[in-house]
Amino acid sequence: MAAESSPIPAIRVRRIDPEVPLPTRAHEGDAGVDLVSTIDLELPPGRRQVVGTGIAIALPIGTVGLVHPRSGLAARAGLSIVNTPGTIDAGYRGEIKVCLINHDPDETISISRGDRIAQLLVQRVELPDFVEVDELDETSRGAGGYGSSGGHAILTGEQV
Ligand SMILES: O=c1ccn([C@H]2C[C@H](O)[C@@H](COP(=O)(O)OP(=O)(O)OP(=O)(O)O)O2)c(=O)[nH]1
Ligand SMILES: [Mg+2]
Repeated sequence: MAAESSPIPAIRVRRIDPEVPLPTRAHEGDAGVDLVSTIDLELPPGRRQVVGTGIAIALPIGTVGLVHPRSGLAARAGLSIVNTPGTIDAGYRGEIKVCLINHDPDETISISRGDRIAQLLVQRVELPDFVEVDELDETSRGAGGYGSSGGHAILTGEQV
């Protein structure tokens, strides 16, 4: 069995907005901690808005924060994040913000200050260097991509 890596130490959190709750897990073992909106907002269909969460964090080098949508709000209201998952770099000390988008074609989404709008995951990340070469090694996939292996649905009017 592979040796377990040591746990990531507690992440230092600074509350830019002193009223927001500290990020906590709803259930033991949950991957994400919920992030809240610091503002009331109305998001019409198809519109997006960058929203503050009221917290800044200090992630250890070798980790990354990933800001994911919440599935309940996605399914119920069509709320998502434009750049999902958002990337929080280890060196970033500003407020974590979320670029929300309303994917519902008809209904405006109302968000109140304090509503949980997204979730933050912290993961280890490799930080390799990049080196330029003239040729890459050959593989069976080669340059095939974007459906080259088949099995995707045919869209009406799709150009093949
Ligand atoms: O959902 C997000 C995504 C990013 N950020 C912050 C933290 C991150 O470290 C920084 C830069 O993010 P990213 O690299 O994705 O944006 P960029 O457009 O490449 O900006 P930059 O030139 O500052 O790297 O913005 C957020 O607060 N929320
Ligand atoms: Mg960047």
